[in-house]
Amino acid sequence: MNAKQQTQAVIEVNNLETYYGQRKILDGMDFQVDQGEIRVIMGGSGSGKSTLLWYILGLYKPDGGTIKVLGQDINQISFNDHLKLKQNIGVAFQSGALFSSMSVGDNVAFPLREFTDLDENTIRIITRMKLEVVNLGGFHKLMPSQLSGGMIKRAALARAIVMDPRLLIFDEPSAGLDPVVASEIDDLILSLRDTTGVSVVVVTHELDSAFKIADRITVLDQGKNLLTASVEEVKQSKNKRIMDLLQRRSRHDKLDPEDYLRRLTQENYTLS
Ligand SMILES: Nc1ncnc2c1ncn2[C@@H]1O[C@H](COP(=O)(O)OP(=O)(O)OP(=O)(O)O)[C@@H](O)[C@H]1O
Repeated sequence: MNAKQQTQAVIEVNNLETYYGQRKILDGMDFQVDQGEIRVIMGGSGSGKSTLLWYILGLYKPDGGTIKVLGQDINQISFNDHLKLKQNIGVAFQSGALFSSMSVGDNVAFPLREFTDLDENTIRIITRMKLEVVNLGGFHKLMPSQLSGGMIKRAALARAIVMDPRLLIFDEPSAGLDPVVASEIDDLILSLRDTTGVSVVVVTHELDSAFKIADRITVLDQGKNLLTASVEEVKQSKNKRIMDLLQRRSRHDKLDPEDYLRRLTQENYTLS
């Protein structure tokens, strides 16, 4: 591999340490994502997944370590350079996906109106194109309250890509969706990466989703990067924490309604 072909890192987190108050949350975290890669972050509740994303987005200052995004140390660059950098990052978080008081079109157009000098006609064209990409063509006039859960997630995705970012960051993009709709979101993420070469970081608890879209999976445990590996390597891992993480979900999958009812009665649940 010559220098030109060498894979470029879009995120380089080294030895990151963060605290909430006195409590250490990320503890010597190393995390690197390559150009064009889809990286899934998994881990038990409270392992630090969302915290890692917030620090990568520069919402807090680290207590130790460095964070480079698209080649720039986000804690060393000027406010204006950071603002420019953020325009290359599309974000969709589980909560507050859309502004409820704005139409779908205005939601998607928001970053263009906020960060560019484009005229309204161009903004309208780009917005409609991005809504087409997520299969919401013609829905621009609706309000978020008129959309299904899956449509809201897709509209949030359209907003995340409206500035043609180099990096996409999603926190639980398919949480709360039924499996078919969740799988459509996965397909969208894959096709976005394949058509634009964008790098994607996804936090998810959904194993099916993780296994379908990830080039590599990073498993966090107690604020540390426990393992970064391919889907197959993660599936075959003999690490107890990772096996627990994978098995917890499969137990839910195999929940048998009759067994569940039996257990409820054994545990003396009463109906009020
Ligand atoms: N703003 C905050 N102030 C204090 N503690 C916080 C704050 N946000 C998160 N924490 C704590 O930091 C730890 C890591 O939280 P984080 O949300 O990053 O975990 P997570 O892996 O994303 O969990 P989950 O899967 O449940 O979303 C948790 O113990 C959480 O209680």
